[in-house]
Amino acid sequence: MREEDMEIAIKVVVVGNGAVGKSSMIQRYCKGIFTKDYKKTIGVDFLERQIEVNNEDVRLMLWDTAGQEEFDAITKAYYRGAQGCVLAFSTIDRDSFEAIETWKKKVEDEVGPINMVIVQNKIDLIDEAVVHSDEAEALAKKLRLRFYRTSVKENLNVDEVFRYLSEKYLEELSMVVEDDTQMLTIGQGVIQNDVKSNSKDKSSKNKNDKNETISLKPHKKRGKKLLMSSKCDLL
Ligand SMILES: Nc1nc2c(ncn2[C@@H]2O[C@H](COP(=O)(O)OP(=O)(O)OP(=O)(O)O)[C@@H](O)[C@H]2O)c(=O)[nH]1
Repeated sequence: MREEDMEIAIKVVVVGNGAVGKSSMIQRYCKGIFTKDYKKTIGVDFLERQIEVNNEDVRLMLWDTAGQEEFDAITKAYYRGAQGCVLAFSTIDRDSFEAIETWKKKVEDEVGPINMVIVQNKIDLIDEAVVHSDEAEALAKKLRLRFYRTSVKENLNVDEVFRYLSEKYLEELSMVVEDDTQMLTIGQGVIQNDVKSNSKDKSSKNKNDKNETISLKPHKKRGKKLLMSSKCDLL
């Protein structure tokens, strides 16, 4: 396989109460569009986008999960294999803010500790805010997570959220002992040598796809022997 065919794939799940803007965020990021209509997500949905981070091609697979509890049994199966998580709440929905810790736990119960970020969406509606900025910052501090305020509508800070999660993951990856012949697990993801990607298809949709194993291809530049991340296990 040629070096330019290599890529890193990262699975990110976006969770949070209903109507906080999860689907809108993923659509904005992957398709560059925003719609005012609210269409409740049933179960899970999936979009992807390729970006470049620190000269590495990264394929971000963004999993949109339903916010309603009735779908919990379905959605939690899709958390598996995630290396990143967006915990989203809405500026105008107090309950969604108070549910953040519960969402964190739901994801961690399935995948263990992974990189997470708290996102306060709909910041364009700040005049109607029901969550004080100090409260949100205090929660992020308590949970020791990076905190972003976004407006999917105004396209504010959305790219930054996903870039941050990608960079965090690459940081971990750079500490992995690399050996072209072996497989390594990172968090729940797997590095393997048979990644097949369609680089032309930058935004594909795959409803109900149980893509639980994430294929990662290390970049040659990282060298042969680097430090092992504490999250990595040799298979
Ligand atoms: N004003 C404003 N509205 C937004 C923003 N983001 C999303 N919305 C609107 O909020 C509503 C809900 O957005 P969705 O993206 O469907 O919410 P969701 O979190 O995916 O909802 P579930 O599928 O029920 O879990 C829609 O009407 C969006 O247009 C934002 O940044 N500002």
